[in-house]
Amino acid sequence: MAVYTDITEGELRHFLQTYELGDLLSYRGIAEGVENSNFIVHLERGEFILTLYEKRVNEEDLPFFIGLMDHLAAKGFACPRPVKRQDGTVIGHLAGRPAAMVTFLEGVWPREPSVVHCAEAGAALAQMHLAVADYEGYRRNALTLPDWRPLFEQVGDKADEVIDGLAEETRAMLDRLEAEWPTDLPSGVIHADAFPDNVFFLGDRFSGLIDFYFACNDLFAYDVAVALNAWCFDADHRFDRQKSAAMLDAYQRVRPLSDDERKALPALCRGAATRFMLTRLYDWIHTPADATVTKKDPRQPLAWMRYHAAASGPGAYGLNA
Ligand SMILES: Nc1ncnc2c1ncn2[C@@H]1O[C@H](COP(=O)(O)OP(=O)(O)O)[C@@H](O)[C@H]1O
Ligand SMILES: N[C@@H](CCOP(=O)(O)O)C(=O)O
Repeated sequence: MAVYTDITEGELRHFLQTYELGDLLSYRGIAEGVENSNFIVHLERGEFILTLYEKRVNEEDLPFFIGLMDHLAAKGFACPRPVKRQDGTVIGHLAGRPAAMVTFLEGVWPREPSVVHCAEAGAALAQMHLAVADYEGYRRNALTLPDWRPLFEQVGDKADEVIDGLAEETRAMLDRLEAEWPTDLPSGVIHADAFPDNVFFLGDRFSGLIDFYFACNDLFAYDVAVALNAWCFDADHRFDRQKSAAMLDAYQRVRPLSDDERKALPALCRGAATRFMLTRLYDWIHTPADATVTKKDPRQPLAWMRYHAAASGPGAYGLNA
């Protein structure tokens, strides 16, 4: 359960006075998530998600995230809509943290994603990539190639205490990524964390995308690479080409990938796997013992990294070479 900052009922009632959503009926911490503290708040006017922004979210980035959700929702893309306070602003403070409320999205995330879920997620990601075309906000990706080595150095040889040999393997992967990373590909605002737990479904159908707090400007194909990692490996870390082919096919029906994007896919997948391995490794070592959160295992993205290290070309993902 990700609640790093707990709140009292008194603090919450005081905070809610800045909205026009009626009386507080109930609230509870949400037993999921990793980055921020989330609460479901039941008010007279309905249910809302209250987020207290924690360590990886800079307060100055909040207008970018809030503006992006507003922009996407206005375009008809299914995502939470930020809730305005009486004074027209969205971001307030609660228990010493920046805080905001968004609308509650119906649906559940798929615990065991099927081929159909992968296709739906691919199409949704492509729709988002089209819908951001006229979003004016800009945010540099704070977790891309130049940031990975410094992040790794904060872990250093402690990596070997978590997984034997990991320090050397990671350094070799970073060397490879620094030599091969593509730059000249179509870019725009990407979600950057389109994992199954951020994609909601009603039955087999996509019902909405949440958690835009890693969103940033970067390569669209990198976003696809994140999703291939997150959706297409099974519990035993085997890559499922049927799922990746379904995801890529559905994505391309909405936004075709260029030849250069397709060629770059193995490198982008290696990078995406490395990025999640590094943040999980960092959190594995640095998360305070008393934080109410289920830490994510760096072994999983390490297995993804190894699959992509051996991938020779787009064929490894079910794409025609
Ligand atoms: N708008 C929303 N509607 C419904 N549930 C939500 C919404 N936002 C978050 N949640 C719930 O909160 C959980 C954690 O949210 P998430 O944004 O992924 O947290 P974190 O940023 O901490 O990783 C989700 O898995 C979901 O159950
Ligand atoms: N998706 C990341 C963790 C970020 O957590 P989220 O709950 O914000 O998706 C990972 O799997 O490492």
